[in-house]
Amino acid sequence: MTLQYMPGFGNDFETEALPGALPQGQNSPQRAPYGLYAEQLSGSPFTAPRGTNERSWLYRIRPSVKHSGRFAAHDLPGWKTAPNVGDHSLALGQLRWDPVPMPEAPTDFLAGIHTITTAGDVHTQVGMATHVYAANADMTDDYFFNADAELLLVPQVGALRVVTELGAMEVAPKEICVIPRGMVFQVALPDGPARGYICENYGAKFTLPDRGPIGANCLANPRDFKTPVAWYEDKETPCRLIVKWCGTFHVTELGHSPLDVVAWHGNYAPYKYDLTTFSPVGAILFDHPDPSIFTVLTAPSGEAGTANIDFVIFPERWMVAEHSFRPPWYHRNIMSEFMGLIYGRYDAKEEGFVPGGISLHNMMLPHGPDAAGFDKASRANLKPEKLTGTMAFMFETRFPQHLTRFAAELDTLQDNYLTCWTDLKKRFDGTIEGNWD
Ligand SMILES: O=C(O)Cc1cc(O)ccc1O
Ligand SMILES: [Fe+2]
Repeated sequence: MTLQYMPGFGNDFETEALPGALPQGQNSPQRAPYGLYAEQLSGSPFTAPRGTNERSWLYRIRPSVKHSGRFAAHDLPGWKTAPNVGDHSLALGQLRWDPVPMPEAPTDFLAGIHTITTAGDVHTQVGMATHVYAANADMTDDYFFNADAELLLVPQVGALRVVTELGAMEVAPKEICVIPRGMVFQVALPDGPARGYICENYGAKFTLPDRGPIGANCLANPRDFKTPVAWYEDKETPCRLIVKWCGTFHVTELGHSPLDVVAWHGNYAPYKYDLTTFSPVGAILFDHPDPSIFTVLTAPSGEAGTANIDFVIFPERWMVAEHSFRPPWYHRNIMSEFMGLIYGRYDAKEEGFVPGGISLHNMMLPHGPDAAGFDKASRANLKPEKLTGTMAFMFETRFPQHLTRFAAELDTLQDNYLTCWTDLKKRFDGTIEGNWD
């Protein structure tokens, strides 16, 4: 299998797995090379403005429409879709979980998906869902596409080989990938059992944030995004195509693999990104900036500056701020914050938030450093210090995140999470210094 990538974000790419397979000078020749069928995959309305107009032309062994009649109902019980409100009876609060356990029975990527939260409404293409996946088996004759959303995958344990209609990507922890809405793919596990997080984006696609006064460079640079070259399989054995459509699942039989695209061109394509290539920009004199400076990708909502989803990371970086409380400040937020930890320690919570874990600080619920973190940062000798060996991330949305029953009843829910703030002492004693005993 070819694992080769083309650099750039949102480029107009072209690639062929056989010489001369890609028509030149036109999209729909009377007969395409090699007897391939031409098919357009539209990721935006035809008439979207140039900057957001996305489509690719696929040259394939059989057109996608060649499947066996209507779809039949299919069940993926762990995967929930918004609106999914009132699914549980857990009291409102700040929440944190230890990692979900690895499955014991054979479980492929699709079966291994469990929804933690949903937000917005899939029927109006607004909002998102967060999921975890934990899998130990390859998808072999099953293929999948999601009509509801693009998928952002964040591996935490083990690599994923994501083979899409447009080509194959291998994505290991510290890397992410994005699979466009409607694109067929299959997932194998080249390193064995795998676990990670998913953000399912019902709304407008993820794009790079504007950098404003930062200028043309740093944060996530376009050249570090990688799109796979064309790859196809000419497999003529029974296969199944599973479809997610408005929160329901469907299946149809195929006598062949749907990953049969020999050549393609266009700008509607999957991509991967190595999070360690993110160039963080931060406070180099004092204070703690808003975490939006660490936005890798943003999915706009239509209202300027108010994202449907921001994907934010907390990578290795130098902490140099003078006379400042360096960790995240205490916070109440109109946006809702789902956080995961890929490896290492998060500076606001040195204990209790472990790799593979989750925290959820929902709309307007207060949160911030735990008591130990506050105490340490308030007394620290503020020399330059490097935060090493760490990568946390946040899926932040303008919409409240509704918990699933699965998440509310998960054994790894930490019942004592709120006690991490219990020991925050009253320091106010009427003196200007306060009481730091
Ligand atoms: O830990 C969090 O909750 C995320 C977060 C990080 C930060 O640097 C500032 C605010 C914030 O909510
Ligand atoms: Fe926050």
